[in-house]
Amino acid sequence: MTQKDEWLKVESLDMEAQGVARNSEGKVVFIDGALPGEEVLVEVGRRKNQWEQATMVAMRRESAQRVRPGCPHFGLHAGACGGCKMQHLHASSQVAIKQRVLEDNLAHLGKVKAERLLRPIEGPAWGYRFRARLSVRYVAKKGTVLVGFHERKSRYVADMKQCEVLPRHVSNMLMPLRELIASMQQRDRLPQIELAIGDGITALVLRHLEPLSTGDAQKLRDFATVHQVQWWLQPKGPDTVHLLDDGGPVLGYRLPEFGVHMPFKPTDFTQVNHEINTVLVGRALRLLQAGKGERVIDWFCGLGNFTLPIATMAREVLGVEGSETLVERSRQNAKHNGLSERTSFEARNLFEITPDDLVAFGSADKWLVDPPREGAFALIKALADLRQNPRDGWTGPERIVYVSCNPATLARDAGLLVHVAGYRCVSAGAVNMFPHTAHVESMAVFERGEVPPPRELPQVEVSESLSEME
Ligand SMILES: C[S@@+](CC[C@H](N)C(=O)[O-])C[C@H]1O[C@@H](n2cnc3c(N)ncnc32)[C@H](O)[C@@H]1O
Ligand code: SF4
Repeated sequence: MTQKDEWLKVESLDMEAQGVARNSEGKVVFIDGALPGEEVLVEVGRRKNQWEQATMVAMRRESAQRVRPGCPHFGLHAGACGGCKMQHLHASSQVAIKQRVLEDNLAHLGKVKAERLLRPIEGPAWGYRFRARLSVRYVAKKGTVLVGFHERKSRYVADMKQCEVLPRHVSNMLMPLRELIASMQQRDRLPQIELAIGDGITALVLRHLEPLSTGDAQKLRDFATVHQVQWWLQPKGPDTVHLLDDGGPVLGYRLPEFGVHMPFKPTDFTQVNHEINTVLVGRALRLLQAGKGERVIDWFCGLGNFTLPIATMAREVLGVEGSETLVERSRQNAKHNGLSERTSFEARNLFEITPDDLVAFGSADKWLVDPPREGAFALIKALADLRQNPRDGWTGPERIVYVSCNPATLARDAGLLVHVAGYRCVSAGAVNMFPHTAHVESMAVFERGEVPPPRELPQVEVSESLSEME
């Protein structure tokens, strides 16, 4: 390890919440735990041609935005929990930074500037995580069990006794869960507990590598009675998830603004932060402006989180999604809410969609697009192609609301929409779905405009851009 001491002024924060500074040679230095505006003495660890990785050893000027972390497991030290990266920064500054990351990505990767910035969507900074995947490890040497997130930059499970981003009742359950697993016969064959909270129900999915003994199953039941949880078991892949005991209340969440109730299975994709999701769906629908006579397509529709609210306003909505299981769930959910007549759903791999496929799906007045981290490149490329080479009877949507969990892929797709497909980026804004993490959720609105002269698709290597940021 090479070492070098130098006082540096931190200029910005990167996606991993590391302070970014330049040293006396003009090289970029990433500094763990340092905040913009701070002056810190660093010790250089990794040294590359373009950048250096350093740790902070002293500080002579502290940022006014620095706050005391709310969780004792947060930190830079070995063994600290890796679940949060920004607890040392005031929550409102975290949002401002995420908004800036969105704007920078749009500008640099997409060469796009939104005409208007949307006010960021914010919610409670603590107790917001309604879904979580907790690793379970039986530490034979110590005879103890750990249940929690991974340690920072490590595959070890953090010794978490509480967790401030989980709802209080789940945080309080962490130690009892450790005791429960430690008491079970199969304790070294239980690698994971997945948490999914619905309205009034806390579901826990126990992954077990061997069949559970009668005694172990009874221990789960006793725990459920005391802690008011619903146990699900997962013996193999996600399709094998089932209730420990049939009956009991149905896991689901409500979107009261639209009078919609969404039952789900604990391993289905659902948004992590229910409060933000409620606001997000409301805002997306207001921005979409779906009219009574309109047809809408909801791409990457999941279990119908946007599709069903849209169906309460539009003439017709088509939801398209890659997972057959989720397509089936969204059909059931449409039926459950009396919206079957206005909705239809189709399973399709949208990473392979072509212009012909798009024509076959038919024209729609509006699109909602909510892809995974990889973005919606094939879909937007097919749209751009059809805008450049029009087909009789098919028109692109007049308005697109794009909800994104990765600003780099949003920016790449926005570049295509604006510079090739002839859309205007009328607004964009960050959504703080995951406070204290570096995760940037956002939304952007596009309106159909003039098709620009034919041109090559811009070559944006998002994988590289992603790795730069990660
Ligand atoms: C960010 S989630 C959005 C789900 C839904 N809109 C919601 O709000 O709950 C992205 C969705 O894309 C789906 N997906 C992932 N890869 C896909 C693909 N290649 N083709 C189609 N859908 C895919 C996932 O199953 C997931 O439901
Ligand atoms: S994920 Fe939970 S335990 Fe880990 S640092 Fe964040 S609040 Fe603390």
